[in-house]
Amino acid sequence: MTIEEIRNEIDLLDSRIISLIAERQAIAGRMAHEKYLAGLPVRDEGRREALLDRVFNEAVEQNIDPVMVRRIFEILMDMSEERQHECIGEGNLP
Ligand SMILES: O=C(O)C(=O)C[C@]1(C(=O)O)C=C[C@@H](O)C=C1
Repeated sequence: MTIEEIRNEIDLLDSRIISLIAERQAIAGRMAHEKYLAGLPVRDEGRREALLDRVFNEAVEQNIDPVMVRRIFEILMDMSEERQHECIGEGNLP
C-alpha cells in the first residue's frame, strides 16, 4: 500500500469518527431534555468517573494508550455538557 492509499484510509476513518461524534452530540441533546424535565443538573460526576474508568480499561484491553483515550473522552463529555447547556438555554454561544 502507498502512503497516499493509507492516508485515504485514515481520512475515511476520520470522517466516520466525526459522524459518531455528531451522533453522540445528538444524544446529548435528548439527554438535556430528559434532565431538564427531571430537574437534574447537566454534570454527573459519578457517571463521568464510571465512563472514564470503563474507557480506560477498554483501551488497555485493546492495547492503546489508556491515558490518551481518557483525555479524548474527557473532551467528548465536555462537548456533550456544552451541548446540553445550549439545549436548555444556558449556553455561552451568542
Ligand atoms: O450520562 C449523563 O448523565 C450525561 O449527561 C452524558 C455525559 C456524557 O457525555 O457521557 C455528559 C455529562 C455528564 O456529566 C456525564 C455523561
